[in-house]
Parts: sequence; C-alpha cells; structure tokens
Amino acid sequence: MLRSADLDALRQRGYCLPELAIESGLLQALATDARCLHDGSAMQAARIGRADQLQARPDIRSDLTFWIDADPAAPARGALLTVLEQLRHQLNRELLLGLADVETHYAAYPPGAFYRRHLDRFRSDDKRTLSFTLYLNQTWTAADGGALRLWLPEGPLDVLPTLGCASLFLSDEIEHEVLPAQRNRYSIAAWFRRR
Ligand SMILES: O=C(O)CCC(=O)C(=O)O
Ligand SMILES: [Fe+2]
Repeated sequence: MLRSADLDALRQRGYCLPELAIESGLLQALATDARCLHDGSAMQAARIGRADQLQARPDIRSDLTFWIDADPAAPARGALLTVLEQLRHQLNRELLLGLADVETHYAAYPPGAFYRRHLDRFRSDDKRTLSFTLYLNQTWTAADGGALRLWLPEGPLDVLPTLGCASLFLSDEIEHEVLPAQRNRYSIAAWFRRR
C-alpha cells in the first residue's frame, strides 16, 4: 500500500504524503458516511487529552468527531479498518515499529472550525506513534481554508484536504494544525499505537 518512496520519507523526514490506492468507491462511501453522521447530529464536539482527562477546549479545537468501530450497518467503516490494519502490518514489517493497534475517528470541521498547532502524543501516554489523516472532500481549493499545516524544520507545509489525499507522520515529532475551514471539511484521523 505504501510505496518505497513514502517509507523512505517517513524514515528520513518523519512524514510522508502517501498516494494510497484506496478504491474510489470506498472513498465515496466514507465521505457519504461522514457527511450523514454530521448532518444527523451523531458527531460530538471534539475533546482533547487522554481518555481519563478529556476536556472540551473550543479555543484549541472546534471540530466534531465520531469514533469508528466495525458496524455491519456501515460497511465502509469495516473496510476502512481493514485498510488501516493492512497499513499497520506493512509499517511493522518495513519500519519495525511494533504498532499494536489503531484508533480512528471521522472529523467534521464546520465553517470557522480549526485545530491549533499541537503534537498528537500525550505528555502522560506515549502509545501514539504514527498519526494518519485521510481526506473526504470531493473538491477543495486553497480559498476554502482548512489546510493541514505540518510544521517541518524547513518551514510550514500545507496539505489540502482533497478526497483521497493522506498524510502519515510521527506523532511525537511533527507539530501540525488545521487552519480555519470556510466550508464543511470532512476527514479521517487515525493513530497507530505501541503497546
Ligand atoms: O484533519 C487533519 O488534517 C488533522 C487533524 C488533527 O491534527 C488531529 O485530529 O489530531
Ligand atoms: Fe493532530
């Protein structure tokens, strides 16, 4: 799934923007699922911190999330979990990372929503090792805002959240943020964790 150039970038620079060959039918189904969950008010205001200390901090992040589990009524979610498992196995094989599991959610950033610059690894819990994002927006331009900005040593790198585009980066090294979106922005975020 990951090309050797992606694996090299991950090894050398701590991030890559992989071209994953995810079927367009699955991308469409995930996009529809995310939009329907948002439209149906099934998403919740995102919170920050680890499980036992979660707090709403709309000054830091103002997106909505829905944690993904396998659900026979939503086959796209199971298919996504399968893709993430394949990635986990490949990463373990190629980079010897010892990734034990993956957690993932949909996110919706309504107009004006953002996520300030942060690291994905918690101070009190170092299990999160690799962060992954996958975008679900059919059309997107720079004027729509909502870029993922990776803060790299050489300067900021903006990634537009266009359908099928993805990022993969070291959770404890790469600071990043989501710039304010001008229209609904749908995405998947996942974290590969060590035991
Ligand atoms: O959606 C994105 O581009 C990144 C989201 C993010 O940084 C997070 O959920 O931790
Ligand atoms: Fe993040």
